[in-house]
Amino acid sequence: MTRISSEEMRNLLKLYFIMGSVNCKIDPLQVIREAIKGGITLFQFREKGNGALLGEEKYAFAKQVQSVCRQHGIPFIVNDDIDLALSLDADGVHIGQDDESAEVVRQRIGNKILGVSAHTLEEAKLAVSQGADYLGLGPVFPTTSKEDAKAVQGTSLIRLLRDQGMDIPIVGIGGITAHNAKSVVDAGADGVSVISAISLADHVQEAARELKEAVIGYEW
Ligand SMILES: Cc1ncc(COP(=O)(O)OP(=O)(O)O)c(N)n1
Ligand SMILES: Cc1ncsc1CCOP(=O)(O)O
Ligand SMILES: [Mg+2]
Repeated sequence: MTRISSEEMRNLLKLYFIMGSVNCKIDPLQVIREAIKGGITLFQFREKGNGALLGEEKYAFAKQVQSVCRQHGIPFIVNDDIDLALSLDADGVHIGQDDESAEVVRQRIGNKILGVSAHTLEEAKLAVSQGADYLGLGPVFPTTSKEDAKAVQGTSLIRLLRDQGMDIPIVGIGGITAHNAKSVVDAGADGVSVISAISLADHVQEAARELKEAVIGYEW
């Protein structure tokens, strides 16, 4: 397996759905199936927060979600837990500034996809130099899905990185909906990542489709 190309990474980032069992009000497996029908392009397993599954239960749930993703050709990324990603042979991992360093994680995962969160130009540059395949930048808008989220930054960091000539694949995150997604792509992101706009939607498939249209409706 070789490292993912930037072009392929950009396509996968168009509509990146992140979810764990605590983010859903109905059966999470039903949510993911509906989200796939609605057109998500990448999935991140993020089993985190109050009431999140642990140990064997977390592993068993992750395996079920991965199986749904595999059936539909949606790459499966694991948040934070590198051991879990390796034991499941996931397609990649996403780490933040408080997780294991990108340099160490790149060594551990070989050519699997590596996503890194960044909140400043310096963090972004370091992540790229340490082998990130894409950057997650945010929170772009206020979010209720992450208790320890950093300050809302709007689209300023996305614009700054592009103005500086950085062409790494970028996804925006935090409070993104079908109404504001276009502004994130307009700023220079390749796509949007969302939790609640899909996981808590009354009509999951429709919500995903609306987000997808907001993102791909925009062509340079
Ligand atoms: C695509 C994407 N971008 C950013 C994050 C946030 O990662 P992190 O800062 O490590 O916070 P947690 O998600 O681990 O709470 C993400 N998960 N995905
Ligand atoms: C994981 C994460 N990292 C920054 S904001 C956020 C939560 C995004 O969730 P939502 O799309 O519901 O605002
Ligand atoms: Mg993390």
